[in-house]
Amino acid sequence: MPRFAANLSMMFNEVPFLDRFALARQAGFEAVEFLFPYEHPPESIRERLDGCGLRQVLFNAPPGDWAGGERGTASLPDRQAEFRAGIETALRYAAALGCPRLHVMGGIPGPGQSREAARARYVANLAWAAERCQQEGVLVLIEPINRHDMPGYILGSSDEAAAIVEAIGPERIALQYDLYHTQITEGDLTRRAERLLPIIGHMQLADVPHRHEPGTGEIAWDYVLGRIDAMGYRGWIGCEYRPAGETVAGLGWIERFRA
Ligand SMILES: O=C(O)C(=O)[C@@H](O)CO
Ligand SMILES: [Mg+2]
Repeated sequence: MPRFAANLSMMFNEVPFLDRFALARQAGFEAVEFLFPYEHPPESIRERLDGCGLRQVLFNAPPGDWAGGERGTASLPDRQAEFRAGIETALRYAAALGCPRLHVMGGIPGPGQSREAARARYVANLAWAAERCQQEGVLVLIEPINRHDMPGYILGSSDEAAAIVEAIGPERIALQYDLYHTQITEGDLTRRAERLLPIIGHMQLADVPHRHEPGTGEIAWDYVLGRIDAMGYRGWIGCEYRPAGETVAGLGWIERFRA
């Protein structure tokens, strides 16, 4: 059955970030992911992972000015030096945390910017990052994000993502298949997953439309997770949802899917 990782940016928000690791372990998770670790020294995070016997399976590269609305810098003009420095910072964290995957966000080009030029920059920056990360044993991931949550985000569909993976090389860059975004944007969740399986490096889930836990929305999870298992996906599925209530109280859904 699928292997689930707790997303500590969204789950266990009842306690401060560094205290979420222990709660995730107590709730039965063996692995965690989160968006950005950069407010904490890597050693402090490593200590929490080791202290509870958890694995770190994913985090994000620095996204630019997140509070100011930026969602990555890879497609933005005049940001290459910052982008590359961010990848180096992320690699230091990846080494310290023993994390083999890095989600690199592409950004939201401004209204006056050419989409073609932004896309060319995005692909060139990703190619550099993928090669640099491969040298350190880290796989770069890209994720199409739905237009309601992130209007104007550079990567909107799984076919666009597949073309980029193909162009850069599936040995160094892969698709982060987030069932929540995919359901909103494209649907056809299981056939699409089966077709894209060779280039999927990580999955994430949340129900639609409210991004809460499975069972709170429109996705038929028994069918979808059963098919994902049957088609041979053996990677992690990050629980990237905002619990509808208290995190542990909302974890009942997971029991029937745990191996
Ligand atoms: O929002 C998501 O979905 C993610 O996976 C994040 O890494 C980016 O916002
Ligand atoms: Mg996601």
